[in-house]
Amino acid sequence: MKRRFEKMHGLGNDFVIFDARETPLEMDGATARALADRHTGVGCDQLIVIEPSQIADLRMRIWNADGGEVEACGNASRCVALLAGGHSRIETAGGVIQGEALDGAAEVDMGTPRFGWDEIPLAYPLDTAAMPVGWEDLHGPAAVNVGNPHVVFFVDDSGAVDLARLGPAIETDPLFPDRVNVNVASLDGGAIRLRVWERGAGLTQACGTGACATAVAAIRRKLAASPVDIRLPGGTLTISWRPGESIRMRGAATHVFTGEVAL
Ligand SMILES: N[C@@H](CCC[C@H](N)C(=O)O)C(=O)O
Repeated sequence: MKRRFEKMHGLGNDFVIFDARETPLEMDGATARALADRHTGVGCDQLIVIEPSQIADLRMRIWNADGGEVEACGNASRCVALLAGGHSRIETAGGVIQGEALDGAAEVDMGTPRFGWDEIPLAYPLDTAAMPVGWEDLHGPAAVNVGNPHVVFFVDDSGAVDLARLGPAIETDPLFPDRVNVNVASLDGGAIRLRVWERGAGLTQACGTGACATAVAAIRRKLAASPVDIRLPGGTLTISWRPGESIRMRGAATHVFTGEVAL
């Protein structure tokens, strides 16, 4: 059977999005991985299925390019909010988030960050504001769960870090039982430059939850003030957060084309 999909991206972090609200779609890891393949499939960083929800306006399910189903995706949330239009409540495995469609962009309330070592999760108790661990020149990271797990390193020059080599080693370190998204961030005036090695997807042009986690970690350490611009290779996201409150993320969401694939 042929299924229609929307190809969208948020700052170059790209998605194949199926709307299964009216016609159910059985998705599994192997199918998601095959569709995400850039040589033999449609090609994307994450595959998204929109389903009906009992507790929100719609439910968003997310698979990484490696076929693993995950809890949150900031850039895809903006794309789904744009598709939904107006204000929408979006159920994810990481919690219910709220989107507002704008002109070629969206603002999403991503919920409150979690800092408990067992909420990241880590394998054993550590101070998640500055963990006494390191990998070569990367050390003292913060850990934040923004629906999904992130570790954030503040470095002098994020562009100089060999993230393609260090990212996979940190992602799969036994300290992170659910694996982890790896962020390297540099202060840039009042803004932050960020590169991300995504769990299950590798280096991407942008990571929305990475931007949220990095902004929260920087504000917690008093390295930045809210709102803060996070400059990623694919463009800039503006993140607002105050301790005890939820994270708001604003940025572009772009429709590329509508396609069809046999499933
Ligand atoms: N690209 C995303 C994050 C997608 C999920 C992530 N790789 C994970 O495994 O948690 C974003 O924009 O947040």
